[in-house]
Amino acid sequence: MPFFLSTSATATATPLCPPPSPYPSPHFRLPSPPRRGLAFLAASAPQRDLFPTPRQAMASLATSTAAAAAAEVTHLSQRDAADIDEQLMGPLGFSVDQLMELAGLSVATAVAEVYKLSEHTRVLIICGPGNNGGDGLVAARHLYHFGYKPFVCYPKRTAKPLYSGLVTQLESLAIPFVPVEDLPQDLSGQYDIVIDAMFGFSFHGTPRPPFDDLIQMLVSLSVVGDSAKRPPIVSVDIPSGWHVEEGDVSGGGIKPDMLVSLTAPKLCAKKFTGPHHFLGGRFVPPPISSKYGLELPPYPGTSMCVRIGKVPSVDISSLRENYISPELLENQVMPNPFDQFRTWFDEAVTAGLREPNAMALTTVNKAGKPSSRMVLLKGVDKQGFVWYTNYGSQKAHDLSENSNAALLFYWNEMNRQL
Ligand SMILES: NC(=O)C1=CN([C@@H]2O[C@H](COP(=O)(O)OP(=O)(O)OC[C@H]3O[C@@H](n4cnc5c(N)ncnc54)[C@H](OP(=O)(O)O)[C@@H]3O)[C@@H](O)[C@H]2O)[C@@H](O)CC1
Ligand SMILES: [K+]
Repeated sequence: MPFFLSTSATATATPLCPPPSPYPSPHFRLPSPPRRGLAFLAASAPQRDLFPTPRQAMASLATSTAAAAAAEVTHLSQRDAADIDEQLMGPLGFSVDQLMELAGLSVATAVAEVYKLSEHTRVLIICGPGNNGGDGLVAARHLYHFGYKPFVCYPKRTAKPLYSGLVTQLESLAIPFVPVEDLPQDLSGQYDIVIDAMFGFSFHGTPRPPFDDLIQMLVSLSVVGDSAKRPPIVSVDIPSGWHVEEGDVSGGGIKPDMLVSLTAPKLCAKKFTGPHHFLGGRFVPPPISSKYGLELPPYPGTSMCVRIGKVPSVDISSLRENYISPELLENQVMPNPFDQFRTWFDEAVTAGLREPNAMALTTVNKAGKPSSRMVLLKGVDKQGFVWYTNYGSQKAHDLSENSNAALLFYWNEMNRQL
């Protein structure tokens, strides 16, 4: 049955058409809306529920998470990682530029997924001389376009057109290149994230200058007790200085908070104990997967990265968002809340928000027990707001017993609710 929201403080719901059901045609009335609020509802004609039940949704989420965690993920030896690299860029027809672009984009998207821009703006990317460093240069560019403020430390530049091109691209964005000697000994005060793109799967031996000191800088950063007071460290493919297969052999190496494995995790990733392990490099073709028997988690939707393993439990009290929208003053809103709704709704649609017509509907049964559920708005006009439910649903029962109800639209990306 479609339900209306009425503009009038004493609105009585009118069915859109006579209800073809044994249930009575409900009339609903809501209390007067607050000046800038929109509050009202009413009802008629049967329809299916548009959202899965919370139980169904939870079950499906739990299944996919458990499946990803349960599946054995392949870890590559150094030899296999190099072989795969050669095959991709040989018989399989890829160029290094292409793979590096996708790898760096994966790193940037994984970083953005975990470390929100509102909390972490300044990103230091430390780049090494090889392709791992190239991934860092690409990630810096994408992070810039995502709104972050990258700084690049690139002490051993490689004189190849691929790398000089990446440097030129960053310079055209006015991204600062910071000489090693200008880095503060304690990086905490100046950066909100540090990306370690020094060495990847071709690392061998012990780090040579200046990377030995840079790695020590990250080691001292990672031993600061309170992780909330220091920038997180994100390692690209391998925590630099770790043995590619054995991991942090001495125990005195970098302890990254996040590892973004590329193509497939290397053996050392089994020793990674940080909270965020992601896989990136969404370009592995079936000939590689089957030849190396790769078991990798599927990438969700169009994402360039996927989390490996469990999602860490979060301290709910620490979750916060810095709202940066300008304040909303009484004289900036329209006198008619429905006009205001229409303006904001159109803006939400234009901004490309996902399901801007999703709204929380709260009904109350005759015993006074409230119940909320997400439903989809199907229309709005001078008479009110319309959505559908069926006559047997809990919402219909509640509304037939108690005409009080409330609607809430929440457009997070626009910092608006109504
Ligand atoms: N499909 C894929 O596989 C893809 C891979 N991609 C990325 O490529 C990465 C592998 O890149 P890579 O082979 O260029 O090696 P990498 O680890 O960056 O370093 C080599 C440089 O480090 C140097 N170096 C070594 N040891 C050192 C030491 N102890 N101390 C000092 N320097 C040392 C070494 O110098 P050398 O010892 O040879 O003189 C050389 O200059 C991989 O991990 C991933 O991030 C993506 O871009 C795309 C898809
Ligand atoms: K690295």
